[in-house]
Amino acid sequence: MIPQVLTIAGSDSGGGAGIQADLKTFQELNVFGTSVITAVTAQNTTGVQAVYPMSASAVESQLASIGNDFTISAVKTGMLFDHEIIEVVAAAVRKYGFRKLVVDPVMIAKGGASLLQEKAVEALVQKLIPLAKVITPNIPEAEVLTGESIRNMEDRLRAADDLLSMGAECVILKGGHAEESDAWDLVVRGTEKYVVKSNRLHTQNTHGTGCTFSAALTAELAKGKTIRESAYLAKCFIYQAIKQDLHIGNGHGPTNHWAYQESARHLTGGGVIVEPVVLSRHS
Ligand SMILES: Nc1ncnc2c1ncn2[C@@H]1O[C@H](COP(=O)(O)OP(=O)(O)O)[C@@H](O)[C@H]1O
Ligand SMILES: Cc1ncc(COP(=O)(O)OP(=O)(O)O)c(N)n1
Repeated sequence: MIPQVLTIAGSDSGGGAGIQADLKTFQELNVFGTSVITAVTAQNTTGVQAVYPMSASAVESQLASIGNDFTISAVKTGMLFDHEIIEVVAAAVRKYGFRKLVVDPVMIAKGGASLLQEKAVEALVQKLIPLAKVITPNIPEAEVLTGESIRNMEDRLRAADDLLSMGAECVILKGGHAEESDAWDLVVRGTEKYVVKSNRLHTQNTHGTGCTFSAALTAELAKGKTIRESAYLAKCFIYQAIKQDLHIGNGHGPTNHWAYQESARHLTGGGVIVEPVVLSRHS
């Protein structure tokens, strides 16, 4: 049976991030995508012009439609906007027995627009993160969640341990916002620690990288891959999506969701490697 997956996220009218990025990624990775919309954003490559959150009951009723019918193999969350939506989502994860939950703690869009109310961070930490198989913060999100600034590899390792203590099985601390010449993501699961890395690509067309990465991770987990395999494949997917950029719009353009199918699939990783954490190399 084809794996069925669910994204619980906001709509990006520009098609590069949110629900649209997730469904495109699911399609490319051969899983059947369903969606629960938490907010509608008026958004394009130059930024977010407006945010229209859904009511918690509208989210609850979409979750019931999915939970009562589909056999969901993995779920991801993106933009959740407020604490009421987070509470409804956490209750549904329990009620419908959604397994393999990937929490992408989306907070702020690249242009600076807030996609999560400040007072909802507590609900994310208390209610949703403890249910997660994997959480995928970027560096600024990890700083908000832990209350610590992150400047080097030691900070990242400490932040990942703090995040793990919130109850998720695994943390993937993404490195897109760092300044190293490589773009690498730190994966920590219990005592297992490694980095998944590629060279850093120089392009402004990186809108929706986090959504696309976490959707690819969710798709691979749904197919029964391990976290390590899924992190590697998701990184291969996003690497090609950034590398073969599309030049759409006038600002930060979307990534190319076709790219991986078109070429990288036939390469071994296309330049992505997994290696152990070595402080002197990654500090
Ligand atoms: N310029 C880049 N070159 C290569 N990979 C990148 C680049 N920017 C981001 N990535 C990768 O894209 C994924 C999303 O990372 P990040 O940009 O940190 O997330 P977010 O979109 O949530 O801010 C990660 O796997 C990261 O390593
Ligand atoms: C509706 C919606 N959800 C999430 C985001 C943020 O997506 P992300 O992948 O973190 O990409 P950037 O916004 O950083 O480009 C969004 N913008 N809209």
